[in-house]
Amino acid sequence: MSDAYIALADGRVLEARCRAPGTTRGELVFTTAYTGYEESLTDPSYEEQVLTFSYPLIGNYGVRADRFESSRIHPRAAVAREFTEEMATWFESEGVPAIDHIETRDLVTSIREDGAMKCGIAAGEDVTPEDAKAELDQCKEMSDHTEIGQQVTTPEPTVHRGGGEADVALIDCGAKGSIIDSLTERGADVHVLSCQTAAEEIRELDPDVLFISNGPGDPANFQNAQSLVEAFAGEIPIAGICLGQQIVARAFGGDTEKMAFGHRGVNQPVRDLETDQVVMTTQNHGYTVSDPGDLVVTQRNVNDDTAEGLADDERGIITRQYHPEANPGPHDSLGFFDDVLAMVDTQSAVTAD
Ligand SMILES: NC(=O)CC[C@H](N)C(=O)O
Repeated sequence: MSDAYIALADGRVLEARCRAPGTTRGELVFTTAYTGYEESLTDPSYEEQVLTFSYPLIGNYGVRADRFESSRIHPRAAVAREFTEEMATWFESEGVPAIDHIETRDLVTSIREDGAMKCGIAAGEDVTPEDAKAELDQCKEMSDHTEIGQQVTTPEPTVHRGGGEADVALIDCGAKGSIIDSLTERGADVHVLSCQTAAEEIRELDPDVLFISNGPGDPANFQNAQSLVEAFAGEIPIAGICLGQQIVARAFGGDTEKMAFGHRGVNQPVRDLETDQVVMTTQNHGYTVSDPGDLVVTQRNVNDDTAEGLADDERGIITRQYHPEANPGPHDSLGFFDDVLAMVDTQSAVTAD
């Protein structure tokens, strides 16, 4: 008997070691990132998922709150080959089940071959394989989490001051804190608003940019955020990252689809179609833009040609599927935030003419 089990949608039930007790379920995904476990675990994009680390030892440089991307751990559980004691303490303090001493190479290979799959986890004293199977039976498809935005969005508007001229209305669909920081560090005042914010509230704010954040789940379940893009397109510059790119594409008549297992790691190569430059990027997504609608694809993934950047110069639209803010990962694309704020200057110049 073991003190932890994971039941997989392919019928297997694997034994593991309990590092933090609990029973739960979620879509099993993996990240190949070899650093940044605090950032990944606090990224709201992982809501309703179970995060497996392909890198074997997690926790080897400690846990520091100043690296957190939000106020809490978002995956419903975590899996690794080995979690350190400090990680076990962190998981237990947040009531997030964690298991290790499992063959994560095999688990990651299964996800790559069969796709991100549902799983159920049971960890702690007296748990049984049936407990894990019972959790699996209750696991929903990611697209069925229709209210997932409300689980992660800000309960109240907040303002993060950069001290400069530009006002950015950031629609919080599960925003990483480093996206906000990347804008305030460039002088912007960032107004973080609920993903359910009404267009009238934004019109009253009269922002210079509308920014749609990253976030969890199916972009089709963010209708209000999409309607905000439709309302302000052509009126003020619009930017988006990851889920934000997907929502913006849908607002411009495009479409999105679920990937087999997504891109999650810190070494995804992306080519700029104009300059032919390749940058290494941080990625964490399971859906992709299958049809860019009225937008132009400006960047593509070197591995699978998926759309990584969209734009419309005339209306001032710029989005990225990957995470230019890094945290974790390479800083090759931090210039994206300069490009976003440069749209303010361009738009002001156009308006002034
Ligand atoms: N990091 C994100 O914004 C993820 C976007 C979306 N939830 C996806 O899985 O594709």
